[in-house]
Amino acid sequence: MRVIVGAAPRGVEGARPGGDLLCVVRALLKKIRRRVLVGDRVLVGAVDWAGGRGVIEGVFERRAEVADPPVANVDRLVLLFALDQPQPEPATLTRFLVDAESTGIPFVLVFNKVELVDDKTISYWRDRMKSWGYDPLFLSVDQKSGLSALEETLEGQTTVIVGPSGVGKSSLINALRSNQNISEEDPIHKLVEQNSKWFGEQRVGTVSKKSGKGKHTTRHVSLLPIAGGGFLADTPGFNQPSLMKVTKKGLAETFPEIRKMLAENEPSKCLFNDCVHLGERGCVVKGDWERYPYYLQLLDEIKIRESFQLRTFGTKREGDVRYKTGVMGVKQAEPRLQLKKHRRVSRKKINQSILDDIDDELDEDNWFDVKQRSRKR
Ligand SMILES: Nc1nc2c(ncn2[C@@H]2O[C@H](COP(=O)(O)OP(=O)(O)OP(=O)(O)O)[C@@H](O)[C@H]2O)c(=O)[nH]1
Ligand SMILES: [Zn+2]
Repeated sequence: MRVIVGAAPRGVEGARPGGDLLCVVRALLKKIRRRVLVGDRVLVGAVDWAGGRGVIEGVFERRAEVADPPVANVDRLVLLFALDQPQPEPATLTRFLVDAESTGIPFVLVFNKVELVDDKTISYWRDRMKSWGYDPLFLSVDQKSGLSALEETLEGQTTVIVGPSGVGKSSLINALRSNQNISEEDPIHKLVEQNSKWFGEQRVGTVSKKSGKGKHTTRHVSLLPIAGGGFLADTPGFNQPSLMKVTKKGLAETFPEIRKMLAENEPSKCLFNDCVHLGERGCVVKGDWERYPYYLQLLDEIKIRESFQLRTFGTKREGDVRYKTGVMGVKQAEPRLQLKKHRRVSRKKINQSILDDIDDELDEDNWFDVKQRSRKR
């Protein structure tokens, strides 16, 4: 993995912040299944500054993590849709919004291809999104209009772009990166730019075409430096929201409309504490809003999934590892030593074999990468 150097010892030849090191991951980390993701802040040891090599020895605590593409410490999601080709579908929009809300990562809703529609259509969607509780940006990647407002919101952040197929995610990534004018006051970015020819090698535009729908496919992700000192994942994210993080109870929280109704009715909340807001007597959530049918539909879907998980795995939660904080605040995962008796063996086996598969693929991948790169050197 390429590691950008944040802090380096003084007075050592070749050691400077902003440079990069080609690192392997310490075997122990793999053994305890502590995966290192792009975007992770890591502790590097055994550094050969002159040769630009090192070993990743620890991973600092993650703030947030996106599974598709696998990126750690994501500050913002861009939820990209198009006003035409393809037209926005309220049901799809809702799925993406719910999924984004459930990550807890702040996001900005963006509509692309504004030049394909008239002003009336733009204000129609602006008003409609407002009634859902959102304030979207409108732009055209093709015409290069409206990009600067988006760039401002992404400054200094690590961003992942998600959205359905064909809305212009790869085009937007290209526009944001080719548009970069790395600021003078940001030495790390300047150095990264100067040092790293590898930023030019990313296969933006081709990778997303392969993104597996439902199937696990390994993808390479890199973070590209963007204007204002942020980073952008070079691979667009999920184009089919899984809603895996949304629980029956948590679903209501992902709808701004419901949040508003609950807030306005404080302190007279729903009669029952665990109300899922089906409009029974004593529920403060009424049915007179546009997306209520979608809420009910998603609630059904999640109920079915939860009861399936309960039947298959015996639990809805993951918990095979615990974390302890070690050297320099590095959070270390270790397997729980005593597996609870009541846990079904089958579930553990299932998890293990999935992880093994992923690790095998990652290993092959990393190996290939290192070979490729060292050949180029
Ligand atoms: N008219 C118009 N077309 C655009 C605009 N931005 C992108 N496109 C076109 O939309 C099509 C899809 O763009 P991509 O960037 O591949 O979209 P994507 O979201 O990455 O699509 P997937 O790879 O399928 O997920 C391409 O033909 C682009 O040229 C725009 O602002 N206006
Ligand atoms: Zn209720």
